Amino acid sequence: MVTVVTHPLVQHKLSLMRDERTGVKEFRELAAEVSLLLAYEAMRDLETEPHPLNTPLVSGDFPMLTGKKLALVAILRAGLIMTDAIVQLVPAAKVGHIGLYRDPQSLQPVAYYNKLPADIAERRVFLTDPMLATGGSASAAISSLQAAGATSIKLMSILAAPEGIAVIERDHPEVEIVVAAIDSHLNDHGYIVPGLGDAGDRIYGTK
Ligand SMILES: O=P(O)(O)OC[C@H]1O[C@H](OP(=O)(O)OP(=O)(O)O)[C@H](O)[C@@H]1O
Ligand SMILES: O=c1cc[nH]c(=O)[nH]1
Ligand SMILES: [Mg+2]
Repeated sequence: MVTVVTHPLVQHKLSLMRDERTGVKEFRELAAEVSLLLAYEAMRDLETEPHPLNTPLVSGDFPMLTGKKLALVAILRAGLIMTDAIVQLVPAAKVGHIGLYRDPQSLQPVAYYNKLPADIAERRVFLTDPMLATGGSASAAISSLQAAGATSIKLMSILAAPEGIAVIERDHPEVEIVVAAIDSHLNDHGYIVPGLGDAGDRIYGTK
């Protein structure tokens, strides 16, 4: 299942991210803002339970989060900008990191780091990577989350290519995907078109 967050605020901020004139500082700020808005949608189905408390005026039962605890997991590097933003909304969430880079020739993901909360199997996992291109990185990250015992996983990306969505639907049909937009296609180098370029380089200023 794929949710595209078509809210005008998200679309406006995404267009600013696409603009090649947008510099590192503004790109980072926009990526964080879009991540918060995606999280608002991705976390729409969190469970709540009435909780007794006293307001200054009356006693009553009021909704508070319940159910499984949360884990945010970033695919390094670029996913960090998303978890760093989203953890502000859910400060009790644990945060995991999966280090993957995409080999520029083969476009296959290469794993270099993995550190997940020990109780990941008991948590709802929100996996973040701004770019879902061929889908190889996200699919590999989902497989390593599942190998660690995670059963409830949502993938959050800012931008996706149809090819990447198809790979996740094929490899991990149980994983819901939340994105701000699905672009036209991948170019010969595996970049999303029209896209926004290399997300990691634009966030960290490495090009
Ligand atoms: O869907 P895929 O084809 O696997 O491509 C997407 C991956 O490519 C980018 O990472 P990159 O390899 O550039 O690493 P970085 O985040 O460290 O820059 C991006 O952040 C994704 O992780
Ligand atoms: O368009 C793309 C594809 C993969 N990784 C990126 O950062 N951008
Ligand atoms: Mg990169």
